[in-house]
Amino acid sequence: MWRAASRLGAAVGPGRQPTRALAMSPWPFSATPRDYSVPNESWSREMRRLFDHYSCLCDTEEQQQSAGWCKFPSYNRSLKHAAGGKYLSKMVQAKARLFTRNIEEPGAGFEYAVFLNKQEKTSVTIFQPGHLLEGPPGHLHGGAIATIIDSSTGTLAGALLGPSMTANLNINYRSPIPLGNVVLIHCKVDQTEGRKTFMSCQITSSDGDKLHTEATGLFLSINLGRLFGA
Ligand SMILES: CCCCCCCC(=O)SCCNC(=O)CCNC(=O)[C@H](O)C(C)(C)COP(=O)(O)OP(=O)(O)OC[C@H]1O[C@@H](n2cnc3c(N)ncnc32)[C@H](O)[C@@H]1OP(=O)(O)O
Repeated sequence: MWRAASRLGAAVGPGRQPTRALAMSPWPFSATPRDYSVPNESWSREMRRLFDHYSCLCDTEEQQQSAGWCKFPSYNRSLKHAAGGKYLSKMVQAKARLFTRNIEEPGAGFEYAVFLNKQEKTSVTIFQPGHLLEGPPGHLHGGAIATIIDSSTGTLAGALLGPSMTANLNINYRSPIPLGNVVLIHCKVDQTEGRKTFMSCQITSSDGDKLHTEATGLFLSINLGRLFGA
């Protein structure tokens, strides 16, 4: 299934923006800030091709109905953009930023965009790892791989469940990921039991031919107030 999804369709032009980005955030904050998951000058041709491909699947209402894809926006901090509400007064650490969006230089860190298919309970992240994420020479750090897996599965969990946290993550590193190489992170929900959602995930090369990483994760839906000591 992963492979088929990555090979669908054709590119339609550089930097195409999906017209049907997900409108509703699972978090109780208004969000009109900069969306980091759009093409910038650091994106390779392959990254743009994949972005265009998945954006096309999000394009129209009809396609949404039949295919169910939408792009999930990505900000550098959810709380920063809170419009109000009971948690606003508890905002602390104003300088805090989302781990994956805190490197200013385009292309140096995590360049990625998450596309969700709510009907199928799946997601695909297109990911171009930058030079500041090095582990083994020329290759992606295992912790950075865990981070993008956690972010991808966490985004899918959040979109489906609302506020939730990673309780468990198991990762098998199968083959190293060269820095700069675009990879696909395919996530799916395997099972839901009450507050628990079990996910699995694979990282493959952009053509789907090479398996880099496999992971499973458990997410628990939470009462957001608990994070703030409520
Ligand atoms: C937009 C960007 C998206 C980024 C997403 C990133 C997501 C993250 O990284 S979150 C940060 C990392 N995660 C954390 O820090 C979580 C720390 N842990 C916790 O806060 C808590 O342990 C938490 C919330 C996971 C669970 O606590 P709590 O809600 O009290 O649940 P608890 O009552 O202990 O357990 C509920 C059920 O889950 C099971 N469970 C809990 N933890 C685990 C675990 N690690 N493994 C297996 N089962 C577990 C329990 O056994 C229990 O099962 P059952 O109901 O069958 O008896």
